[in-house]
Amino acid sequence: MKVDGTPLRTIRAVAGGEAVEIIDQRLLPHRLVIERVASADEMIVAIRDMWVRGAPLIGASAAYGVALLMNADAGDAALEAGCERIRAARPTAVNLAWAVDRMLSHLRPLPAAQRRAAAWALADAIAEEDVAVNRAIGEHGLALIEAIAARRPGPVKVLTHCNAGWLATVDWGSATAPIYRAQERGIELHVWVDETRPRNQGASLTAWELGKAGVPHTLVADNAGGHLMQRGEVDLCIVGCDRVTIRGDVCNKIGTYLKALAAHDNGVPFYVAMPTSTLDPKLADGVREIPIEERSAREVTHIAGLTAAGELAEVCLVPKGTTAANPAFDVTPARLVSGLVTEHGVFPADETALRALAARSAR
Ligand SMILES: CSC[C@H]1O[C@H](OP(=O)(O)O)[C@H](O)[C@@H]1O
Repeated sequence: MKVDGTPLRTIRAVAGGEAVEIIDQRLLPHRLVIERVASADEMIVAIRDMWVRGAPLIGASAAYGVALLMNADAGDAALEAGCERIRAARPTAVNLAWAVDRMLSHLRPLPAAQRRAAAWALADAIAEEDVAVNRAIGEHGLALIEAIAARRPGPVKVLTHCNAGWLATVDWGSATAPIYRAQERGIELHVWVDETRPRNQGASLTAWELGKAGVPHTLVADNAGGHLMQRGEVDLCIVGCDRVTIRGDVCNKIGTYLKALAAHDNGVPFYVAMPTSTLDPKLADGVREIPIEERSAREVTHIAGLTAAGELAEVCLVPKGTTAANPAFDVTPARLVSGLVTEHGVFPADETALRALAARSAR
């Protein structure tokens, strides 16, 4: 995406495969800081501490993490142990394991001397694939927005949760790709941006993205979505995902399930933008089987922002002694999902369709 006229991506290889540059998303929207990551251990920290975040971007970051591993030691033991450390960085987004497994399958059969070049080439390919996949998701999701625009004048009112934008991928985004394509087509839009407590990916990242792209948007508290849907202020919900089971249960940022319930209750279409790399055919019952990351209580009890003097600061929201639970994701059952917008088209959230999609992707 272009930001103030400059093409930007969330991650890119530099210095002939000596390092990777990432946007440190913890500082957005106040600071746009590009960090250089020069080792697998640094990439593990970047994923775990959410310098980079978003399922597809976590996958690409993991792939580059394996490439950085090969820079240091391309032997079998280092490859296996290092990949397991990368895989353990965050548990929920299946893209992380998908990327590590893909790198392992490619590198294991190779002689150690060939692994470094092969790892960087495959990591680059995974990153480029993500961009192409998101462009295709944009095209298929555009049709949903066009159909709404054709029904009546005025802006198409879209609600999104968390950040499934270009900052959550290598470029374009998944849930925001249809929004950006609709804007390019001149379709009038208005996006309700869920703040998305506790890490505020909506307030800090989606709002920044849409503002830089000139997409009209309004930030809302997470608890306002149901009210807006009851008042007819939402034509379409579109969110991202971190893992989708073969039955179509969708794991996404905490709070997504509540939006899906409100959408279902108000007859609002609820779509999930799903790169097929986020489909996990090994799992069926999402509520029981998907590992839900539990992050630190501090993310709930404290909030970071900019002071009036322009300094980054963190403040405490709770009385001394109050702690917090912080499940980072929840699972929306397939019955609440109107459809899955993939790079191959829009699919129903059901096992028959998803088995066909999984088979197609396996080829
Ligand atoms: C395009 S999928 C983005 C997905 O990832 C986010 O989680 P996190 O910010 O914790 O990595 C959120 O679930 C988004 O929907």
